[in-house]
Amino acid sequence: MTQTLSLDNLHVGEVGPVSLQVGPGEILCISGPSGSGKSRLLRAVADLEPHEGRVLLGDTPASDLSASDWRRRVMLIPSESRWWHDHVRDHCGPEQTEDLKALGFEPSVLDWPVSRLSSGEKQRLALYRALTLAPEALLLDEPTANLDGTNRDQVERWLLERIRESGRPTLWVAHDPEQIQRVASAHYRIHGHQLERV
Ligand SMILES: Nc1ncnc2c1ncn2[C@@H]1O[C@H](COP(=O)(O)OP(=O)(O)OP(=O)(O)O)[C@@H](O)[C@H]1O
Repeated sequence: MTQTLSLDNLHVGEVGPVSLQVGPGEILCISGPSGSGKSRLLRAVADLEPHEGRVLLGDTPASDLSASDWRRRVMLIPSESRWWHDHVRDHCGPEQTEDLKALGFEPSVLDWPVSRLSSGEKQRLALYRALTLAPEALLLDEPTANLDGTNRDQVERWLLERIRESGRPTLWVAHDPEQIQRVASAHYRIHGHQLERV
């Protein structure tokens, strides 16, 4: 199911009002100085941060669902992922061998203990994990921040393909202007307390 993600008069901390829509398969990039409120904004969309205003997926406001149902549909992938089970497989939905390969892993990675993962491996597997859980919208907080150039390109291409083919509306926090140019359907920047279209 492909739906529009809408932010309606959202206020988070000192940032707002933010009203915008992300259509199916669109990637809306958010940039801004360190500490300007990008991560808090994503967390508010995931209903993990106190805020005013509304967030809707299609016609359904977040307030109509339990927090866990909303977060399963509108999934935040933070820049530093949390891992609460011992093994990678226990975190993931049904195995997607092609996706693992596209991200540079053999299927055996699913049997690895989380404790052996590097920060870049964690970041790539957090994206894999999220997509195996079939969310309807994605909130990506600097999804390639811990990756070298080759891995960044690989992950970026994979994300673009998956987002386009699945039609998931996506908010993507990014710093790199070249990456924004490559992936964004629209680009907004936090300037002072406002989110401005670039
Ligand atoms: N729960 C909170 N209550 C009050 N202030 C907070 C809270 N959480 C974060 N902040 C502050 O809000 C500001 C924005 O934080 P946020 O993590 O959203 O920044 P950011 O734009 O994502 O920065 P970076 O690019 O460095 O990751 C920071 O000054 C931070 O200290």
